Amino acid sequence: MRITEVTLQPLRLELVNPLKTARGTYAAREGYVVRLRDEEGRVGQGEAMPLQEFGTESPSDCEQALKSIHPNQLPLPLGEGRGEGMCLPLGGLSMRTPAARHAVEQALLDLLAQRQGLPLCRLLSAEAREEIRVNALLGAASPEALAEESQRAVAEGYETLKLKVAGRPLAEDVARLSAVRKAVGQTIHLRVDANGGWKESEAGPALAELGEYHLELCEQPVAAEEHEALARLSEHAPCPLAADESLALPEVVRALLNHPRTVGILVLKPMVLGGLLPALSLAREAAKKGLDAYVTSSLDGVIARAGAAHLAAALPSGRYASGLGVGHLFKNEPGNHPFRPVRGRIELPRKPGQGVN
Ligand SMILES: O=C(O)CCC(=O)c1ccccc1C(=O)O
Ligand SMILES: [Mg+2]
Repeated sequence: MRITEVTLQPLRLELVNPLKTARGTYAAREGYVVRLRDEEGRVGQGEAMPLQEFGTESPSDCEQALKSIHPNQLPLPLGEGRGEGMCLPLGGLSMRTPAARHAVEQALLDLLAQRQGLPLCRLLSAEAREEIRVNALLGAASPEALAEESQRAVAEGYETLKLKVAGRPLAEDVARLSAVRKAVGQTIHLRVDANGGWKESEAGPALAELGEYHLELCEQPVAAEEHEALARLSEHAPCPLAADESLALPEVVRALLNHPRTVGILVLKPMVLGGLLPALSLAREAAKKGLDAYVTSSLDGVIARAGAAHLAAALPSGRYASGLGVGHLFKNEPGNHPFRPVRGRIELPRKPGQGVN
């Protein structure tokens, strides 16, 4: 395969309502769509949507990295084998610019899958699932509005709901979670995401109190680097803990894999991990150590979420729902595409490539 043309298109995603997390509030996202054309005229697409506070490069470093690539820097010694376990050499793009690397790798994988006549998920794994379950991300602030929002999600068919916690008094989070649990009943999975917003001394009591409402898991209760606190919290927590922001720190990833009871689950953000293949390799290594994993977007556009959905279908385990149901949060989300969840599920397109036009 030879790349004959690289094009970059700026992409700006405005949120309908700003999303509040313990790390900050997001009103819009900015990045690039990368398109690669091969010598036979096929086009592969990838997205770079940097989110620096979650461990990607800055928007300007991302832009600079993308503008530096050139078709003949993408030599693609890919053979025609499967994508399993491999890491694409991407010219000058390193893990120091993970979002830029993500975009180029994704576009190449899209092309490779098209050339092989396989859906991307089957290129990633021969055992890929045909559909994935996704969680609904609840954005409302007050208990009353949350109760309503969660009932709507459940009526739509979602079986897993995710709620941002921390960054506000614990009593408020207790009232919010209690309202959601009361509104949806006992069988729905409720996960919370603290985005590292608690100190260890706050996280213990918070998990104990919120655990009363039966949690599926808690993402990142304490700051990314605090893996020893995660290990101590896991001993007493009422639910599995999941590492999310921690995965942006390679030395913490090593610690989590070397001490597999630190957390039970890894939250894979391909944009932060530098691509779909690094994320898949991490999930496979984690699975060998008894750790589960699921995929979420970092509030990405539809192209990045498409790649992430194919990755989710290819993970060793499909036990946990993916965090890819965020399209409705954006004002300019394209209307009709296969990555919009229906009844809380995304069915992967069966056509070759990733299936985004
Ligand atoms: O998981 C989801 O449903 C949405 C993804 C999400 O919550 C998120 C979005 C942007 C940045 C960070 C995070 C996060 O999971 O912490
Ligand atoms: Mg998270």
